[in-house]
Amino acid sequence: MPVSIEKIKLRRLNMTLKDSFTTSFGTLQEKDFFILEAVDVEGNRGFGESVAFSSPWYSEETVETNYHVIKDFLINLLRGKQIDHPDDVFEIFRSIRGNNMAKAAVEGAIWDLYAKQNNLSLSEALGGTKKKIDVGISIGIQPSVGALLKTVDHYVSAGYKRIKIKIKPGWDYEVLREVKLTFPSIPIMADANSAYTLEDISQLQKLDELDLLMIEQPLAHDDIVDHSKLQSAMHTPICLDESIHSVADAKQAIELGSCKIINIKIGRVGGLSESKRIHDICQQNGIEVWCGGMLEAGIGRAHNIALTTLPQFVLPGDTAGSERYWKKDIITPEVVVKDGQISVPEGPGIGYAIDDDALDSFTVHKEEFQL
Ligand SMILES: O=C(O)CCC(=O)c1ccccc1C(=O)O
Ligand SMILES: [Mg+2]
Repeated sequence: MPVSIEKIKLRRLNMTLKDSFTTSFGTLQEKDFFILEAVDVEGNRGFGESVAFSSPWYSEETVETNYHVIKDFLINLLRGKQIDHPDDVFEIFRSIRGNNMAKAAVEGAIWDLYAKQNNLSLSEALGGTKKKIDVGISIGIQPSVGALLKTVDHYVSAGYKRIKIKIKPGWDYEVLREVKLTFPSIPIMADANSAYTLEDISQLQKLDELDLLMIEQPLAHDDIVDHSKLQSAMHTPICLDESIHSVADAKQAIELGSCKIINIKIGRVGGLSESKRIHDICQQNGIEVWCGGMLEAGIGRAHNIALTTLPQFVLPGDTAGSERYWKKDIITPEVVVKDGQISVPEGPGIGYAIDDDALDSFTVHKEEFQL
């Protein structure tokens, strides 16, 4: 049976992070983003979340470009199309270049609706098998090493399975060394968000002393070639984040030896279908994967959890519990981490109910599109 969609609802939300989050690019405190809802005549509701930020620092997409692309292109492309399976959506959107986060938000709502119409959990619909997933935490750049150690201590005590530290030139080797000395048994990794170039190679090679689990995206956001040079000059596994937008990018990175690990983010690669294909290519080539995060609210978080149940997600992801980000999340129950794991919900679709009062309270704009 085709996925029947009667209308698409779009909401713009504004939520405030409990703690600001600082990367090599700047500080985030507010999240302005879209929730897409695909509704059928029976009243099933499928939800997707767009992960673009307000400014184009992580990728070229923004909340405003999402709005334009979803409203003026993606929804129109769905009209009059038969969708036999959510995998068809990627093909339907193929005539639009890029704008992967906008595409993923709409596709995600259709995946959730499809799973609900077929009484499957989103994990089952994707072919996932795990009942529990391992999770780590990503810690932003802190005002001092003391503050960082205190934050790390908090999350190690809470049971998170690995700690990711954001780094930038001047906040790297010495800082990571302190963390390593203070917490010798917890796996530690670093994420540079493209803050280095090959000219920094000796500073990056010094990190090999620290036995890090990996270094994420040290070089340019659009680079695959220089990462290959760097990987051959250092032992620490390189993990690519920003550089991988598609199966084609993943294939090139694998062929060039640009990384040993890939962080899959649903939004960055244009949806769950492409995420699955990247997962499969990595599995065939012995590349380990884990699920990245974009400081999502509950709906995006639930999608990440479902994806992580696929077998090649062998490393803990960045999908932390709701309370790490929000005073109140938009799903119920909220995402809870216990002993560094999240129990995968078994109900239909994303498996979490929407807290409609919370959703309304964060909504700043609503629109509906009849299909
Ligand atoms: O906790 C999370 O959701 C992940 C945090 C994180 O590292 C991140 C947050 C925003 C944008 C990019 C990144 C990243 O992985 O590079
Ligand atoms: Mg990253």
